[in-house]
Amino acid sequence: MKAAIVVFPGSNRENDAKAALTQAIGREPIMVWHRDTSLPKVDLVLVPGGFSYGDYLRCGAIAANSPVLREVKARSEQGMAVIGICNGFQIITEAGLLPGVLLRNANLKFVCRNVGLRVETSNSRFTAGYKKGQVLSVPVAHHDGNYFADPKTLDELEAEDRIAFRYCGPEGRLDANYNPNGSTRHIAGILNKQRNVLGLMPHPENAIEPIHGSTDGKALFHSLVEAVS
Ligand SMILES: NC(=O)CC[C@H](N)C(=O)O
Repeated sequence: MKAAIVVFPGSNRENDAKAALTQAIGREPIMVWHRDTSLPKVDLVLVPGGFSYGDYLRCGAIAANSPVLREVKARSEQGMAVIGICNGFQIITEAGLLPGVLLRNANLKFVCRNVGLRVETSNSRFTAGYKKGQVLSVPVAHHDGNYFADPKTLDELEAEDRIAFRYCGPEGRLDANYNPNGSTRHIAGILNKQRNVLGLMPHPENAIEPIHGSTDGKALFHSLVEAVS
């Protein structure tokens, strides 16, 4: 399996993502600069977290219009896997690969801590390594993670089993006290219709090694490798 990571001015999790992918795949991903107009032939593109273009205008809005994103979008339409993490989720949503929008956190504060995450579907190449209903501990670090979409879109996401992860409390309970940013219906990550694009606010690449305090993110990267090889 071959992977690429897109790097923007202001990205800051690209090396964590690189470490996670290298560990899972057994070879290093190709780092692609935002100005590049062509993408190498890869099976997966990861759009990492950070503060692309300083979060000016709106998180992810400028990066979504970068030359390389046009290419990522075109390839995703042909079936290539794309994962956007945190700022990457904001970027691919702004670019129209996923529905909805990430708004300012409901309490207007930057939130940086581990959260409970409930796996809502194992029917995707990203989540096949988890059991539906499994509860994970994965960190979040953002100020614009409040997922919002109109009720019709939300109903469609639910009906098509496209909600990948929800924020949850102990035993997978859905509770406003455990929703770190006010996301509608506790949504933490979603899939596109074709199920080859995943966007999520939490950082699975920062829950890989025991020293991270959780290794619950590891299965996501390993699921991807198994789906492709
Ligand atoms: N860690 C991140 O990717 C942060 C994303 C974005 N800059 C935010 O704060 O919402």
